[in-house]
Amino acid sequence: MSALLDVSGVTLRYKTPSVLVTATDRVSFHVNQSDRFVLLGPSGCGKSTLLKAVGGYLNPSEGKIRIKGREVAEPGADRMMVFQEFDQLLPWKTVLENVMFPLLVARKLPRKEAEDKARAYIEKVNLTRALDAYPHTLSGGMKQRVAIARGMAMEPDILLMDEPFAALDALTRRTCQDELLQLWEETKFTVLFVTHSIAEAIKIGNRILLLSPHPGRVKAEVNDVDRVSPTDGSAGQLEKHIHELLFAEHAAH
Ligand SMILES: Nc1ncnc2c1ncn2[C@@H]1O[C@H](COP(=O)(O)OP(=O)(O)OP(=O)(O)O)[C@@H](O)[C@H]1O
Repeated sequence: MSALLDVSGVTLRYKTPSVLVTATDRVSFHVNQSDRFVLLGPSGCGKSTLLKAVGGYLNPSEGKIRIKGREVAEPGADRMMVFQEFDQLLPWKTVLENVMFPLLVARKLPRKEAEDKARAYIEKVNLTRALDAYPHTLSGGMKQRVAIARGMAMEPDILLMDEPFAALDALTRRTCQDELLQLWEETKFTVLFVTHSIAEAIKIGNRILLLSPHPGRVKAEVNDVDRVSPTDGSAGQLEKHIHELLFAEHAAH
């Protein structure tokens, strides 16, 4: 089976007027259909940069990124992004209009079809009661759920999520994580999820890629995350193991 997303030897650099910043160095991984694939690493290791490159917003200086065998060259409706920031919704549009917007503009669906699809995904994130609300009247968690509904309604090949729950309080964060997993049970979408929290990576992912600090290089890949259980202590053991893998070099000094 060929991978849905194939990231092969990808080096990503930013050119600023004074310096050339290498964000990731020859990173390789692949994501299969229905994977919940997590990029995990400390701040500054290039997770967001990798996600942006998969999104088509940044071209690799080295290596290739392919979706279903096609090289990624620009942004496309086959890859939808959900960001950490709460201000990613259009403030002058209601919840329903926000979710409909890319369906009308990018997918060019007829209005009725776009509305039906938007309503169905808003229902999936339990926000039907807020259909006609404007973003400024919603809590942070509700805004993130709208952004998730908007991304999922496009039915992309892969949903790209950049720390979508990082700015939420702990309780809301847990609820949003549970909802995302519930949604995944229903639709088995493919997601590439960025986080710097080991616990969140274990909760969300079935596979986790561990990245070293700046510049980001692959440290290890953990592929059997689904086998751990939060109740028998195995999740705690995996968390400890991942912590050791991530910080092995620091411990040696
Ligand atoms: N627009 C930019 N111009 C120059 N350097 C940048 C730019 N964006 C990011 N960088 C640098 O690239 C490196 C990787 O940044 P990136 O945001 O991808 O890391 P990250 O792992 O997502 O971190 P965090 O968890 O803090 O968001 C960092 O050293 C950062 O300073």
